[in-house]
Amino acid sequence: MAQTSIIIRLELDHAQATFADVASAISTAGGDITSIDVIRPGQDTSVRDITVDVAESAETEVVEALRRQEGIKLINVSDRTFLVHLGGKIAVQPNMPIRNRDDLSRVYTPGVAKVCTAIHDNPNKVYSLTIKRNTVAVISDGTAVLGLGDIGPHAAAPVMEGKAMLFKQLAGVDAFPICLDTKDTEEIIRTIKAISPVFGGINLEDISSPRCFEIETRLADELDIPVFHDDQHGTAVVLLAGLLNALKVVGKRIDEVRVVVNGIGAAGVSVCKMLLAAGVRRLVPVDKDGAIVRGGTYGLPMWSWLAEQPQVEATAGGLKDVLRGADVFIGVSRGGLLGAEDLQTMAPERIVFAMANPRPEVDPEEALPFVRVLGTGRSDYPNQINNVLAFPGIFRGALDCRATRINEPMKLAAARAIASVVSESELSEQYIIPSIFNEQVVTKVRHAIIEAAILTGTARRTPPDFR
Ligand SMILES: NC(=O)C1=CN([C@@H]2O[C@H](COP(=O)(O)OP(=O)(O)OC[C@H]3O[C@@H](n4cnc5c(N)ncnc54)[C@H](O)[C@@H]3O)[C@@H](O)[C@H]2O)C=CC1
Ligand SMILES: CC(=O)C(=O)O
Ligand SMILES: [Mg+2]
Repeated sequence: MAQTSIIIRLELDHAQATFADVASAISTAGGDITSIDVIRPGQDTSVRDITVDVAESAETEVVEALRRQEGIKLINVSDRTFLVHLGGKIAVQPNMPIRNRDDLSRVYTPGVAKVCTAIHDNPNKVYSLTIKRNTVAVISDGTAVLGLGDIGPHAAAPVMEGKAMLFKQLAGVDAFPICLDTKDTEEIIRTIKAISPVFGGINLEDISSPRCFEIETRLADELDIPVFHDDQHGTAVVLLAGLLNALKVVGKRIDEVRVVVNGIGAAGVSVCKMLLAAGVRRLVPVDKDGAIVRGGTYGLPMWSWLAEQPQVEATAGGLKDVLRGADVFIGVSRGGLLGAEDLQTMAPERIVFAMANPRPEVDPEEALPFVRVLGTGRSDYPNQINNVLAFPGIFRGALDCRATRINEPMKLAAARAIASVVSESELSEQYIIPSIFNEQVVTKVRHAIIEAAILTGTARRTPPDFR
């Protein structure tokens, strides 16, 4: 159940109510008091901030229970999630103070002109003399934000700011949130190309399919900096990391298992490609109208591509039909599609990654007794498959070696690096994927990305620790 934390500022009239009344009202309504701050003490009345943890569904009940109490006046109720967003979550900071005219004339005009000329004479110097070497643009058009859908560019901004925070905290990358007020593929491509000179990489985020495929492919081909659609490839990289470890837990090989992927959109297409690159030989992609089969004809180019792959099965059927006998189920579609009875038709020692957010394809509580390994996109169950494990280290590595693109071998290397953070002795059904706070994740992913970039010829620079 999703929890939230609220801060309630209230005034207590001591003649009519005690703090025990407050505590009892909150706890009866389902809230847990986690802290109390006295804002204004007093003989007759006092003002306090009460922080309460509560299930999202019971938030109104807690507030209403207090409102009903004699002697308690509610002054304000603030949600802590909203509080951390006040004024935005990131800022730009100068690397040095401008203390006097001398400093000013160096960081700005006239001194800066010399630097501009040097870059004009040798464009490569943009990497050493500007922020380009450490910057990533996190760009969305707001059309597929988390599981919320097309909520527009303004509403997408908090997610992009959040990604920028994660880039900085986890990998030291300076990322800028950019939300575009257009859904037009050509205009998005043109705009991103036009703003690209100052960036070392482009992280596309929450752009709906199938437009996301063309936008990414065109930009990757037309720009000389890496372009990465996080929802496609970040998800696929982390999923593969989880699958590699889950297969060790159940003692099966990747080239033997039969894998059903449900939802062949942005995430699903990339997941299928990664699975094929990693050696899966029996793949069943499924979308709303059933399995995408070998030899079939489809309107979407990515589906047609899948239908040409020899590893894709030729047998048609709905999800429940093709799930029979599968070793692995991967859901990147929508919530509530399967029940325990469906999972029981799978092969023994089954692996289920139900990743639709916020509601997985199968209720985790219902699934747990019937699967050997369960993964979801959520943080309230073990084995959270989330792209935040991938993008910080991937871009850290790509920026450090000035990679021109992020290719399949680099993504595969990143997946193996994430998987390797969980040692053989730590590996279990409950622990197939490391935590995002595990510092080894970014270090190992960065290393793997640079190594693969050098090997595949996309690196334009060898970082000092690789010489
Ligand atoms: N855990 C994670 O890190 C991530 C999870 N996701 C989740 O995966 C889901 C899909 O995300 P995207 O690929 O970005 O969306 P998308 O809209 O590009 O693709 C969804 C696909 O699922 C298909 N679909 C819908 N209902 C279906 C059904 N009943 N059976 C089979 N297919 C069905 C759609 O036709 C579409 O092709 C969302 O719930 C999203 O929250 C996405 C990215 C990362
Ligand atoms: C995790 C993420 O990027 C998404 O759900 O869109
Ligand atoms: Mg996303």
